[in-house]
Amino acid sequence: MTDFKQQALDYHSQPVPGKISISLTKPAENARDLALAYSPGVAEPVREIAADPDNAYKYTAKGNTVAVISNGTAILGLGNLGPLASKPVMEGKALLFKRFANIDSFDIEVSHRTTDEFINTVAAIADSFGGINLEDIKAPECFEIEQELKRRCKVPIFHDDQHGTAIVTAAGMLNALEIQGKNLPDCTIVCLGAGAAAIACMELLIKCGAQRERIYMLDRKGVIHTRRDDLNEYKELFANNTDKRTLEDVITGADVFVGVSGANLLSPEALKLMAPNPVVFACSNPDPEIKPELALKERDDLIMATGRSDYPNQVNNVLCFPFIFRGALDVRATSINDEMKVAAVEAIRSLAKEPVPAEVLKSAGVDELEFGPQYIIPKPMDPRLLDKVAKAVAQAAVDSGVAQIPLAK
Ligand SMILES: NC(=O)C1=CN([C@@H]2O[C@H](COP(=O)(O)OP(=O)(O)OC[C@H]3O[C@@H](n4cnc5c(N)ncnc54)[C@H](OP(=O)(O)O)[C@@H]3O)[C@@H](O)[C@H]2O)C=CC1
Ligand SMILES: CC(=O)C(=O)O
Ligand SMILES: [Mg+2]
Repeated sequence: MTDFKQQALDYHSQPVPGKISISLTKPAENARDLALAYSPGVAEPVREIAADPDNAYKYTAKGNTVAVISNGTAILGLGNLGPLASKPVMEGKALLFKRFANIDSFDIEVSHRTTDEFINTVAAIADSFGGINLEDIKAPECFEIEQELKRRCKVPIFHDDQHGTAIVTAAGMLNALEIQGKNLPDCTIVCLGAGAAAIACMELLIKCGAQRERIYMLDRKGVIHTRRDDLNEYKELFANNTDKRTLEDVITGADVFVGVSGANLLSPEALKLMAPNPVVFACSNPDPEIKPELALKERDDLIMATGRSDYPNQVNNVLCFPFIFRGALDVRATSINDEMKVAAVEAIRSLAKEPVPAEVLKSAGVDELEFGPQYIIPKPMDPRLLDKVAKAVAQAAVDSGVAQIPLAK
């Protein structure tokens, strides 16, 4: 076993199994405390909530709690390994919610037979939480699940692999292209992968100015084009009227590669075919579509990002989901809409252009970070993300009419 593998297993098993636990916010030391916390005192908030459901925000932890819910059908890039195997990732998301945004979360792994069964399960429990973060649910089911839950639930429903990934990808991409001297509308984009992350990333890049006809999306069968008859309705939106069929065909002369597919799928030979000054986001986890050391050996005019914490330029939804939920919860938003997503893109993007505090340099283990090819996007440990992104998102919720309470001054 490698050192790192053993360290990762030890981290998860020692000194207690797992990464999260529950702590109490009220005293529970004596009979009087218990009389308040439990019977008979607990009856009072029960009556208040029965009279007005909004009182749940006043008397319970609902307003600062997010459920992280998965069925384990697309665990990172590891595939469909089932609900229980997804639990370390879901506990990981809960750890990140708490560490970066002081949001409490429960991880819930759901076994189900049909998509409807999953939807019914989540819809039935949604009101216990301030929001629902759907995670690692494969396409195309994830699209129907999110859409139907948004229709049925009163709290924000957010599929992180779609929108968290898209927001961070857009923020990083706009900055990387600025450094490379390119404009998004003029770029030819290759997207390897046609699932949850891919469809959402490309839709958001289009909202930011990319041209749909300049996007070439690929799945396991190659380029998604108009003469294919095996496309689901989501892939069909990206069917390109082209004779190009392979990754090599479409990557020739391309400005941008976004990988949200699987490990080691972009060869150095294919990378060589890209236009001068390309941008490569190899975002598959844990192993990217191409390793940065391999890519940077092939070309030195490249801006490269991965989803990992151990290389520069981490394009990963961790930069978004804690902060977008913080903003949504702070104004009790009923949904997370496009206005809030765009506000998050701008806030994340602009922070990368500001001087980096010493504490961030220290936690990143580097002496210097300055906006440029090696630093296109903030580090997740940057404490300014919380204030900046959450505030921008909350303000956008207020301005777009989905906030239920005003933004605290
Ligand atoms: N950095 C980040 O923040 C994030 C990274 N990701 C990464 O993106 C990847 C996909 O996740 P997600 O969208 O949730 O999963 P989905 O299961 O929804 O989609 C996976 C997609 O990848 C495609 N794919 C898989 N293998 C290949 C291959 N050999 N060649 C071409 N396409 C392939 C699939 O093709 P087909 O449709 O033919 O099956 C499918 O379209 C994962 O590796 C994940 O770690 C995801 C979210 C966030
Ligand atoms: C980062 C993440 O959510 C994923 O790879 O699935
Ligand atoms: Mg995920």
